[in-house]
Amino acid sequence: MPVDAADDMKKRAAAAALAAVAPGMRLGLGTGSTAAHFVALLGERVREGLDILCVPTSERTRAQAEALAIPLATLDEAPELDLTVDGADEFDSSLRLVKGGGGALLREKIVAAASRRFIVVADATKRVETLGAFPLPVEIDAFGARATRGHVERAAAALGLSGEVRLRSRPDGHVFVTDGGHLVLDCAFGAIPAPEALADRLAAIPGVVEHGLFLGLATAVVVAGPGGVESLGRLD
Ligand SMILES: O=C(CO)[C@H](O)[C@H](O)COP(=O)(O)O
Repeated sequence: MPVDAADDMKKRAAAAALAAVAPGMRLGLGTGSTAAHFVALLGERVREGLDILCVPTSERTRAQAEALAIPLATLDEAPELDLTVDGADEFDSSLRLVKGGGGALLREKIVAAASRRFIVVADATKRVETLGAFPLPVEIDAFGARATRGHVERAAAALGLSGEVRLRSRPDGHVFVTDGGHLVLDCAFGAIPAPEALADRLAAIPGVVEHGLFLGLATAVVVAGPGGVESLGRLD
């Protein structure tokens, strides 16, 4: 799909999710190009007088929201959120997600877990039968990164998964560092038939800070495709 067409669908999904926002809400703001469309549209509503308080999931989103004069708080100031709207790298029919392509998975998961509702906005290319076509991001501590990578590979192998586990780097060649000061392993395991089992094994590895499997968190996915916008799950 051409980039412009995909971006237009991201924008349409973001616009549809705006219907779930009500005055007085405390909102989590996701990270990535789809979430950025939502933040831009939200900024227009705030300029028109919408009263909300938002918690960003990354420094990138914080900067965008600040530039739009969207009222912001930290998660410590607003520890219980009504709704979070965020993008995803993949989703399946059970609303299970792979996230972290933008490297914000840790804060995204913390904010999603603090939200009563979590709506994912996505274009139709993100829909998969089985998670894993997108390399799974795993955020790790820099200390002992090689040892942790070995544990990740063995945890995957125990479930019959293999594939390249690559330390993420920036376009300039320097190692990618998350907002929390950690590193990211991109794990090209291919299809992950048992995401819950992999999530349990990854979470048990010392040195793994968080992984990009978001299971049981999304309450709805708003997906825009060539035929229009549809919702999976409950928007209310
Ligand atoms: O998880 C994320 C960032 O950590 C993003 O939501 C995910 O990468 C999707 O990004 P985009 O909307 O740009 O396709």
